[in-house]
Amino acid sequence: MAAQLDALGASAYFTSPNPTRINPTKSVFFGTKLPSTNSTMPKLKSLAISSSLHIKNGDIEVPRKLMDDVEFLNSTLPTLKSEVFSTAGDGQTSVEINVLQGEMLEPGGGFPELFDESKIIKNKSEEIEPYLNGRCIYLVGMMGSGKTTVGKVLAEALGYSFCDCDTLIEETVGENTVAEIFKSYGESFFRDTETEVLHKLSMMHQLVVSTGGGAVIRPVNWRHMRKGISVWLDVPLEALARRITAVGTDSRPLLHHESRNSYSKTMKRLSALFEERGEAYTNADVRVSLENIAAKIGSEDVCNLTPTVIAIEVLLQICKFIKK
Ligand SMILES: Nc1ncnc2c1ncn2[C@@H]1O[C@H](COP(=O)(O)OP(=O)(O)O)[C@@H](O)[C@H]1O
Ligand SMILES: O=C(O)C1=C[C@@H](OP(=O)(O)O)[C@@H](O)[C@H](O)C1
Repeated sequence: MAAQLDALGASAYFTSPNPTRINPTKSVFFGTKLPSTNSTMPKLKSLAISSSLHIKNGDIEVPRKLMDDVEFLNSTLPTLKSEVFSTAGDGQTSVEINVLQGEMLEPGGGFPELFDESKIIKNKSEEIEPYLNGRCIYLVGMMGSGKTTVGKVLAEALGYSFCDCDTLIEETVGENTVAEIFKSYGESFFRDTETEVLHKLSMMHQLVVSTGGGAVIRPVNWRHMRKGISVWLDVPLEALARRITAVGTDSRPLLHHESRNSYSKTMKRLSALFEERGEAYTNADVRVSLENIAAKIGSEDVCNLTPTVIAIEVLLQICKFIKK
């Protein structure tokens, strides 16, 4: 099903490659300037333009937030139909107007239909990779925030190696699991080994590193992570508790409990930990908020966000950080 879309613009000013795919749930406008009076304007909810376009605000305010949406929307915008109308026939100076008709979202969000995730992540990685100069990317965030899952996707896209700190700690200590290390040697021994591992990693290049949720609490760890770019995966606690309840708490000693009502216990424990650590996460160079991604692409639940969509946002935010 398709929806009529308010989208027009002067094609002469389109940048290459032209945007050819439009999201019908958002009105999209392409062009060099926003006309101050236009019947489509009251319906205009979102803007997809390319960065090289010159925007004259006229009567229309273009909030910064909207501008931030641009890169994402511009990447892949499904369009059912595109037609160009020209005023040349009327003997006027030629102005071409593009009217685009978008495709409807699949029920439940339909990211794969709307965004060609694999293409976007490939393009974005290729664009960013030269600017990284081999710097490692450190993913920080609470337990269950997706550091490992998203980290693997990111590493693959960038042609980097993926490293999991917990695994390296297990290898260093010679114990099978983090839970066993906590049990046999205690948390402070675990933290010392974590720092040792981060120190070693800080001398390496082209790695995406999934750190443990508590790595942010020691300032010395930040000194190591500053050698690369740190990214905080900011996930609502409810989503973390749901994910962790689904897989169980056996591998996460700080959350482990033998309770049947594991969601509420996990939620309580996560809230207490976040209370202690929330501020430390803000030390990261870049914050990737799942709530912001969901709002950006019109998804109601952060649980619908695929690891690739999150990895794309990581790349976008790193790009902004590098350009600063
Ligand atoms: N975007 C996602 N969508 C659905 N499930 C996810 C997503 N990211 C992570 N998960 C799941 O949540 C759990 C915790 O993820 P993980 O990557 O191990 O987190 P972390 O390394 O931060 O502790 C895993 O079971 C994983 O499959
Ligand atoms: O938050 C924490 O203090 C911890 C998080 C765990 O890693 P994940 O964040 O990968 O679960 C692991 O390092 C250890 O259980 C301690």
